[in-house]
Amino acid sequence: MDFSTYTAQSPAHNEFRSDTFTTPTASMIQALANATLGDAVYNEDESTIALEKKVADLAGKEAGLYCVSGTLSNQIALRTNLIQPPFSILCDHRGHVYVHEAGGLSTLSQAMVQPIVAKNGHHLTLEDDILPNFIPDDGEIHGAPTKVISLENTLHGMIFPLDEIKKISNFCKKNDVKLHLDGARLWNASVATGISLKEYCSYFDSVSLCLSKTLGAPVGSVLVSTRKFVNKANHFKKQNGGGIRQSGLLAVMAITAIDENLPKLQKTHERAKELGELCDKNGIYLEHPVETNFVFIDTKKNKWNPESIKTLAEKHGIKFYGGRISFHYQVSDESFEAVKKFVLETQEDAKKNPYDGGDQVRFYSNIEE
Ligand SMILES: Cc1ncc(COP(=O)(O)O)c(C=O)c1O
Ligand SMILES: C[C@@H](O)[C@H](N)C(=O)O
Repeated sequence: MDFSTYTAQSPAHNEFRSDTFTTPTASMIQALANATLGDAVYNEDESTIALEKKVADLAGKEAGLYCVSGTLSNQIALRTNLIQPPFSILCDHRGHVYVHEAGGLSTLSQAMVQPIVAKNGHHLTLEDDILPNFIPDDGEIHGAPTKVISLENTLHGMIFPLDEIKKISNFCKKNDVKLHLDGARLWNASVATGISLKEYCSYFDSVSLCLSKTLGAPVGSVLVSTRKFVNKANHFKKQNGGGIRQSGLLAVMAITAIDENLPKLQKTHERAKELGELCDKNGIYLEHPVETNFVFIDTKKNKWNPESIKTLAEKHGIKFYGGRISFHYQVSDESFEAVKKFVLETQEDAKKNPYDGGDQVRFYSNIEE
């Protein structure tokens, strides 16, 4: 077999839109030769079972459930945590479960959502954000009691402090509230802090861990929790068309991704930090501190012109939209140098012809209407 597609430079070498663009490697393709071919809907695929166990063990949980996406994993987790409506889900207003999962909280869970603006601009705190908005299940029939709190770590690349997670977890346990973590990039938080996945996950009832982003697997996430929870979540997975037949092929690539790419995350953080420092040095405003693999440029405050962004990104041969610069392990050295030039030149352009236009560049601006 000609592996040149997979041994040549990744198509994602100049990709800064997201770490979701990472592509399979030759080793992932070679792993296919050893994939089992059982029907995973009947829980008969050994490779899938091995992946679910691997991730559950890393997370210190009883069981794992392989899902085709983080969206599915999050949404069935939140639904499984909810029992008797009326109920609310409290989350950060920037949370993926609220902003980017197509309203699933309202359709699958039929939950009222409490999207909270974190007063500190970084992460939700029990005192400042949760307690003032918490709706107790006390028989008062005007409200929809808060029955799940959904956190995200990392959120926009920012790390959720462990001390605050502990406080929120203790509050949830005392008040019959479930705690879910969208841990799409918990891998990055763990690498950056040295806190194990097991420690992080121990404070949550359910955790969704993505394999298809920062780790570079082509597809999927694993939802981890108790065996009873995972069995019920699997019911919702099937209900929503998430049953996968021969998922062993995907599972072996995901196992390879974990083994080979987890050690590469630190370098993505170092590059993001270097770019963040370059921005600081050149008076380029950032929306958030750089704590892992994302640099959020405040395009509005810097008055970056969307047309200049497009032109200069093309000039430097990089792919970028919105204000987020996403680092992943397949970014080439050349593209790293190019993105630094792109940022400096776009800033210079903004000084000459500042843009005071409307909203920031759309996140998915390249979708054909
Ligand atoms: C924080 C976060 N959670 C969940 C998801 C959903 O993952 P997927 O795109 O696989 O549905 C994403 C998407 O990349 C994400 O960034
Ligand atoms: C946009 C969002 O769905 C995707 N998870 C990303 O971070 O690129």
